[in-house]
Amino acid sequence: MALPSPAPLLTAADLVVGYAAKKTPHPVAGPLQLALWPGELVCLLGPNGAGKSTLLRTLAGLQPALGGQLAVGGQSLADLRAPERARQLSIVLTDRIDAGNLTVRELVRLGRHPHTGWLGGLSAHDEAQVQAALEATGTEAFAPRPVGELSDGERQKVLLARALAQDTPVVLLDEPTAHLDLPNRVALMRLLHRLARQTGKAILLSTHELDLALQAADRVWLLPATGALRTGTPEDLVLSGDFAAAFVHEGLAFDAATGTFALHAPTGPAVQLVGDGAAAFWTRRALEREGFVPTTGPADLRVTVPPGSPATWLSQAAGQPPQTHATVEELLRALRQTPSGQLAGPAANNGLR
Ligand SMILES: Nc1ncnc2c1ncn2[C@@H]1O[C@H](COP(=O)(O)OP(=O)(O)OP(=O)(O)O)[C@@H](O)[C@H]1O
Repeated sequence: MALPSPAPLLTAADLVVGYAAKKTPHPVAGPLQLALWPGELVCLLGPNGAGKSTLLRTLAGLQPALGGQLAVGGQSLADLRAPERARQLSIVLTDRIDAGNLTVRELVRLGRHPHTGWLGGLSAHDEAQVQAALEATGTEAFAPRPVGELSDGERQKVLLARALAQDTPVVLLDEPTAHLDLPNRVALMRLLHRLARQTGKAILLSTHELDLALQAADRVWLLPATGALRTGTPEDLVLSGDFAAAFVHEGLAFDAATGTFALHAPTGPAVQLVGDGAAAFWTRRALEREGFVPTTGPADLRVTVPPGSPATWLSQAAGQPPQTHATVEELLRALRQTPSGQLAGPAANNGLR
């Protein structure tokens, strides 16, 4: 017998988000058909100004929709009173907060208030939720410190802890990785993915970390500057070309084969690159930066990265004996001195945009 499919935690039908000035609506995005399902991490991606923050604020009921219907937990968002809404969804925005003299633990405790009421004391269960949120976000170490003394990245993690302590089925996060260093960004995405899986929450976050989002998201909501929002697994959106189309920018091309945006335009002489593994990968990057076009087919220049550690490199220009190099730096120096290499150099490097 097939298991009953779960109901979505949040749905939007024909949702139009935007602003109204002097009663004239200025739509930013829509009409949107959206659903957030239990247990999924969804990344909202799109270029600057596409409307990601506007959409998140609208989903949280912080600004009115210009049109359409929005439901959370099966109930129209417009019909929910503030405390009930705060039990259904939490949101962390990018705005700076004024936490007065509150300590980190006190701020995270505020996340429990939708469950207790403003005058209600925290039960042992509430305190356990606060503690779990502090531990999950790695903020327990500075729990006694005033929030005002924290770095931007520390404060960002504390606000996430408050949202987690709120323990809502839907969690909305606007650029939660913005102030974090790379290891913390990776750790945060991993934490959110695990949380979604383990707790059945639906977590929707906006981010400009395209690479991380493509790795971590169960689904992507792709909001282009113009045109319709697309949803799907990251892989489907990359393979369909929708991802590249959403971020098309003055000739900057998304390479679906490597999942990266090309920093260097391929303009210089070809180099046959033989080898695989990490050394070959980083050799390719160095060759591209230098203005060469690495290929697998034959070319006047050949670079071989034999297997083994530490890495060594062999280079050979047509009609010349091979040379051995101990570092990428030595390899590049030798390549620059070949007739083809003279063509690469700074001129071809103008491809760097
Ligand atoms: N309070 C406001 N009143 C009117 N227009 C606004 C307001 N806030 C934002 N906008 C406009 O709405 C559009 C979408 O802005 P929004 O901040 O939602 O984009 P975003 O995708 O989150 O951008 P970014 O990636 O740069 O953060 C932009 O054109 C912006 O100028």
